[in-house]
Amino acid sequence: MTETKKSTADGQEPSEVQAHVEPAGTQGATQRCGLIAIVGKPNVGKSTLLNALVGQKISITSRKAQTTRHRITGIRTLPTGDGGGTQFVFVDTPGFQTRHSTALNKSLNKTVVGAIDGVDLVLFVVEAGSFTLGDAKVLALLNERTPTLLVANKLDNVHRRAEIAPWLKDMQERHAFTEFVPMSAKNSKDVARLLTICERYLPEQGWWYSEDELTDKSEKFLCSEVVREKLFRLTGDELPYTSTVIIDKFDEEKSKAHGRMVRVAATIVVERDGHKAMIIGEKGERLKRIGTEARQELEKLMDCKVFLELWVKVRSGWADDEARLRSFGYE
Ligand SMILES: Nc1nc2c(ncn2[C@@H]2O[C@H](COP(=O)(O)OP(=O)(O)OP(=O)(O)O)[C@@H](O)[C@H]2O)c(=O)[nH]1
Repeated sequence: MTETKKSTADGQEPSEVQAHVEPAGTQGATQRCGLIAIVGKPNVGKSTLLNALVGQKISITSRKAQTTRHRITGIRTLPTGDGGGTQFVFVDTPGFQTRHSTALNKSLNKTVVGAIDGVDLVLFVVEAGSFTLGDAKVLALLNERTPTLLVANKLDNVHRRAEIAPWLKDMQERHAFTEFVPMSAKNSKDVARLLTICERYLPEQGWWYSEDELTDKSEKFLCSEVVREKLFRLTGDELPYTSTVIIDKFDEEKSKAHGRMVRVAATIVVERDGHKAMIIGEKGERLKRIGTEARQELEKLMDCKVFLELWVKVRSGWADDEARLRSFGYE
């Protein structure tokens, strides 16, 4: 194993820590709350949709397929003002990989099945007008008990709308979809309409989270997601999906000067020396940029000062090694 260290910690003014306030007790007003799984093959726009539904970026998005490896929840609460309203708890799923069968992909597929189990509603996302083997493999995982909406995303890419009707008929023969929602995840009116539809499927019960909570993922998890997003964005198409990010250290400190402060050390694991060189870039410029952009975003997300230290390590064949996968936190 070879390794390179680059420190990217630099100074920024801290901001105040925000306290979480639990919702006040509600009596009489109706609250709805439930779980919604977003499933679909890679690149159909699941992460884009989740972020639009939650109203703030939570899951990472990228032009590259399969950047979402973990089950991620986003929470959206729409209060009615009288203590009632609806809380949508979204479950995003990793891209369902059909092409390769490494240990990593098997682990991803297990996560998809797990994410669907026990939810109130499933959003099966496809590209409008299209149905491939990849879509079919995800559809095969769905059960007929759970209400399932057929979300035909990227409608803006369909120039001949007349083609949608025969496609829809074909889709209805494939699965007993509860409803059909043609839309674009990039169109806010479509997203609002989808929320209204989802609401009807959520049971009447008290909210699980306070109104201002957006995700139940730990800050440590967000750190690895943010670093990974910057890594993919700043390396373009050059970097294979098998690279990953491990958080080695996540220490919270309180200091008089900075208020709350978090020290993070993260390792980017790649398969080849060439990939390592690609990430580091000339004179370490690229790694420095990845670190700076990740730190800035984390400071916004966690609302505190962040020191981020990034390492790059080479471990060949990690995506095929189940024991190593477990040690990296994949089940
Ligand atoms: N034209 C158009 N593009 C979209 C729409 N929704 C998403 N996209 C694009 O499709 C690409 C993939 O979107 P993602 O949200 O990352 O897809 P995903 O399904 O989460 O992908 P994985 O993480 O690989 O599972 C991105 O380039 C998005 O900008 C849409 O409604 N219209």
